[in-house]
Amino acid sequence: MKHFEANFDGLVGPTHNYAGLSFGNVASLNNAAQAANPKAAAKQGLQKAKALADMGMVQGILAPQERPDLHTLRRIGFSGTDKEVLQKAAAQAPAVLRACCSASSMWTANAATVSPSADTHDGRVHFTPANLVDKLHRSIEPQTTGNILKAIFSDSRYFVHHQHLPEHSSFGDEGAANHTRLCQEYGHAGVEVFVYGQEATNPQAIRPKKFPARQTLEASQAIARLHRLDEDNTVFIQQNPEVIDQGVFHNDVIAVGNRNVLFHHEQAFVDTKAKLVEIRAKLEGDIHFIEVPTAKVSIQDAVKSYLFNTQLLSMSDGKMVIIAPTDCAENPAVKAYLDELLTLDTPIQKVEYFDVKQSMQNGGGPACLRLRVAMNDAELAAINQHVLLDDNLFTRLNAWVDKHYRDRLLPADLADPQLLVESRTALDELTQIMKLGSVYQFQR
Ligand SMILES: N=C(N)NCCC[C@H](NC(=O)CCC(=O)O)C(=O)O
Repeated sequence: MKHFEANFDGLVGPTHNYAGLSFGNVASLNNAAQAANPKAAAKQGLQKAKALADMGMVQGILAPQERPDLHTLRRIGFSGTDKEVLQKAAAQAPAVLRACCSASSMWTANAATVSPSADTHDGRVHFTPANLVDKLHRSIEPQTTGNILKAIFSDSRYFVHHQHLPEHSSFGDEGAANHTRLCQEYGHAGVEVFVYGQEATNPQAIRPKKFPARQTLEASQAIARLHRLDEDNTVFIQQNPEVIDQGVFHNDVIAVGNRNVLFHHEQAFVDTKAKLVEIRAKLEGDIHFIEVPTAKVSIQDAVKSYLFNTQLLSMSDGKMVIIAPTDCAENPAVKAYLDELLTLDTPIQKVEYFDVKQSMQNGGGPACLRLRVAMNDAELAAINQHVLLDDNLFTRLNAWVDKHYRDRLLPADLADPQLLVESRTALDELTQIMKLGSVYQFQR
């Protein structure tokens, strides 16, 4: 039986725009109200995903969510025809309308936390959609995320789906963006590392002063319980609150792991030394901690370039490749670091750069765009095969984007009823292409 890591990338939806919705995410705030190009955004994402498929990785695609989210607008009291709902929301609650139009489900690292069957007591793959309660525009994602995941990983012999955690700040959960699995081989039991921003129920605990800590210890512990992990294969680490205050709003902006490598910034964690010792004790065998010093890459450069929001992947020869945004190549300090890294004696032997600037301008790098699922052959055979990216799906999705997407979108365009029609037409067709069934509210 073969074991491997599959990556499921979020397809950028037709309403991709820059609305400045994410306080604490520097790029989102800096690019607010710029013109976005949804067509280019979707194609950049597909290009990256296809390149990975061509490298021999198992690569899937997750459908975008229904936006504008008329269901939420009606739930908060806007009524009438769809057009009237949009017009009233634009006039009376423009910020809420913007939140209900975000294409943020593209960042599937925040879709869910996934524990592979090798780690769980019942030998099944466990999924918990993230509740994303810290941001209004993201808090409306989990229900549909769960529907989409269930439509793909439907076989209950292999897959277990949990409800998202209670919708309260004590259980703020941002999914796999704060979760890394380390292991020797994908099929061996690994150590699941949960990085949290704050301990919500302990007023004495340290926390950031300026920006929100979106992930709580309480949420991470709940996920570990639900996924039936135990103490021997979990480690909980607090993210350094000082870096959250400098724009590191998720752990995947400051650290990334794959198999027996943890690539992280010197300032990423609280209590780093003791936590790395704990990981070493729980994960038997060889382990590489690649720590990037501030003297070589400042926090500011890490946040700007997204050096750590890279995908660290194992190639068929067992060596590792970093999938980086072109922003890393454009940042002299980061480029120099990556060039040097390739000369060192570590499993990382290659860096590939991809232009995902449309997503980057909202604070989403290559690693934000994907949800990792470590699987085996039998599990892969049990999923909906129509979401796996091959030449045929790539061609069909590009043609679908060309047919339905705009190449310019401003926040002011979000109330345009025609955009709603375009989005629904596109998504309806997509569910047929990917054989998803009726996952959207407007189809029910
Ligand atoms: N690091 C990971 N895993 N994900 C990145 C998510 C970016 C996303 N940006 C936004 O939601 C901006 C939307 C806007 O401003 O229009 C967020 O902050 O939640």
